[in-house]
Amino acid sequence: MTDPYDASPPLTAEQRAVVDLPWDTRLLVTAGAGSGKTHTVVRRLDALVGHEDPDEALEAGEILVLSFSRAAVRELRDRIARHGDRAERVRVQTFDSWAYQLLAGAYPDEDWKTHSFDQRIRAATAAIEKGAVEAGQLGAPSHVVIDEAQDLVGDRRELVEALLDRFQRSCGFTVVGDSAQGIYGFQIEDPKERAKETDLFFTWLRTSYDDLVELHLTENFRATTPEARTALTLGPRLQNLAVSPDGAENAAAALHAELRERLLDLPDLGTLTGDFSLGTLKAFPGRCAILTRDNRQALAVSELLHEHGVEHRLKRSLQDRPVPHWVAELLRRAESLTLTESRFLELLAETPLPAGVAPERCWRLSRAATRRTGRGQVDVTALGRLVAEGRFPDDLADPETDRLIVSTVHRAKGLEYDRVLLLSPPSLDELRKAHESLDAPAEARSLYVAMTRAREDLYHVTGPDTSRIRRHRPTGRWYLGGWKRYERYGIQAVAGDVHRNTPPCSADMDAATTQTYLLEHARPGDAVTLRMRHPLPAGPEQSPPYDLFHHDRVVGEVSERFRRDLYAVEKISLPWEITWPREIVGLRVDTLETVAGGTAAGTNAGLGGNGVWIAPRITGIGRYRRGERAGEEQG
Ligand SMILES: Nc1ncnc2c1ncn2[C@@H]1O[C@H](COP(=O)(O)OP(=O)(O)OP(=O)(O)O)[C@@H](O)[C@H]1O
Repeated sequence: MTDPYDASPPLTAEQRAVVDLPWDTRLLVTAGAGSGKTHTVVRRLDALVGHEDPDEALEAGEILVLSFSRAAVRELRDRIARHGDRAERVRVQTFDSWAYQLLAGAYPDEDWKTHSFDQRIRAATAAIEKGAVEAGQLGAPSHVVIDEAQDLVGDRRELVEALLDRFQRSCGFTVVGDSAQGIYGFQIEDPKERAKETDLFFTWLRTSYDDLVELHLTENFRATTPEARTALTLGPRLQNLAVSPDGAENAAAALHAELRERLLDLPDLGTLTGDFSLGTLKAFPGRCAILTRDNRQALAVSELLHEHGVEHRLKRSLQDRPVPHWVAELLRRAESLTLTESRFLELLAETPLPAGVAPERCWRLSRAATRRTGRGQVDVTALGRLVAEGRFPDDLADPETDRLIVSTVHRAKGLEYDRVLLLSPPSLDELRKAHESLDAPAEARSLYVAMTRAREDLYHVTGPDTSRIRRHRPTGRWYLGGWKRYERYGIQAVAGDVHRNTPPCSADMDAATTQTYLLEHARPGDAVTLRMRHPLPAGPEQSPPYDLFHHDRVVGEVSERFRRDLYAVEKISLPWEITWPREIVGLRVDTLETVAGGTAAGTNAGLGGNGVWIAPRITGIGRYRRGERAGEEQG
């Protein structure tokens, strides 16, 4: 008989002890970076579903895995596919999408789309307490799994506590985490409250469950070189920060200094745009990440790399959840209300797909997501409804296969790369000069997370000057400023900046031709330009409309939100007369996504009645051109 785990790393005795515990165990696994926590979770899921004793085995539907981001869900799904085929049908969801699904089932008359993420999490916590989980379609879970539990703070922590409390008699759990990697404390605004949140969930588990089993994983498997192991020995001290005898602040400052010193002792690649750095970035065949402390740096690095022709992807915010473009194309061409497997696969075979998208997997997961469909079919309308209601399954997101990514440390949590380049970190004293309130333990943990993402190479590199990239607090956007307070030279593009209510089209291309053009010609990373259509504002407190150009084709227009934000960023003061930029250049295609607008709009545009179509999502920081001559007012 062939071993199903032949291609999977063998479990160590410590990992096996975690995997083999019965389903009703309440288990906390703490471990350092790269110790195989996620790997062990995957194998545990497989063991829970595939237990030899049928009385001990759980149905896949009885297990609920909650995670932080789509990327993490996707990562877990990929690993399940590689190392644990029996767990294929286990539900793996982000906290947000699980909460949304729970609320949509319990209170179908409320429009949950209009509530913020945090409001939905709080509403879901209240719904759990009122019995919505057991009353829902999927019923009460028998086992809950949570990875990266160190980042469970505030509202999400309370949601999980409510869930475990509710089913304390009937539900086992596997909670996995590493206190040294807690970097999401900033979600709690009040610094005092934030300090209290450190390890609060772990403490809650330890005090709430007399029968809690606590296991540790001590070996590191990720780092294969001394460089990649640089930070590891400091993990235990970081884990104990909350209980440091000389106070967390002082201990964290010392740890940050030590981590920084060790990093700066490693090979220095010089400046990012030096020949050596660019050469290695272009030639390296493995997966590489450039990690930055904040978004400002990530935007600047991405812009520089584009200028130097280095292909890469700027990593999205963890809550960004674009629906893959193949969904719109599938629905547009379906020609019937249901699709059989062969028709589904035939249509996908005719659609250009990003690398790593496996059509059979899309079929399987689409069927699972549109559960009420008849045997062997996918209900096209139900799939469209999932997009319209913002409930498209997390695990159907496109895989992130890019060779080079630029990401903040926060967005790279839980991930690993063959090579990591870290922007040379400033000292805490230098950071204090630039930031009013600085959270030293969070800075130390963040540096530790960054330094432990590498499998082989870890370098530091001098980052670009970011002094002109400023935050516009009311809108949350980054913009390019100048020496004078009123100077504005560019603005950041974010998800939702391309109009979605009607399908993109123009005088030159109708909606159907634009869809085909996008599919055949627009690729992630392509440069796009926003060009003012006319100088009249589209409404009060809005900019004029801008069309989105890909080469010389119009492929969309900006959304009302973009126009409002551009107005807000440009309106320096009440009497200020705005000179609108004629063009905004240097933005990029992030991805092609499926968006939902009105069904009438889709039908009128000849795209069928599903109300979904493809639109480009744009990213990056765009530069204004105000004058007639190209290059004028580049700042
Ligand atoms: N027993 C093992 N033998 C060999 N390799 C292993 C073993 N367990 C895990 N690995 C490998 O080690 C790497 C790190 O594992 P994993 O990502 O699960 O760690 P983690 O503890 O979740 O990491 P982190 O907390 O730093 O994100 C992976 O490439 C995984 O395949």
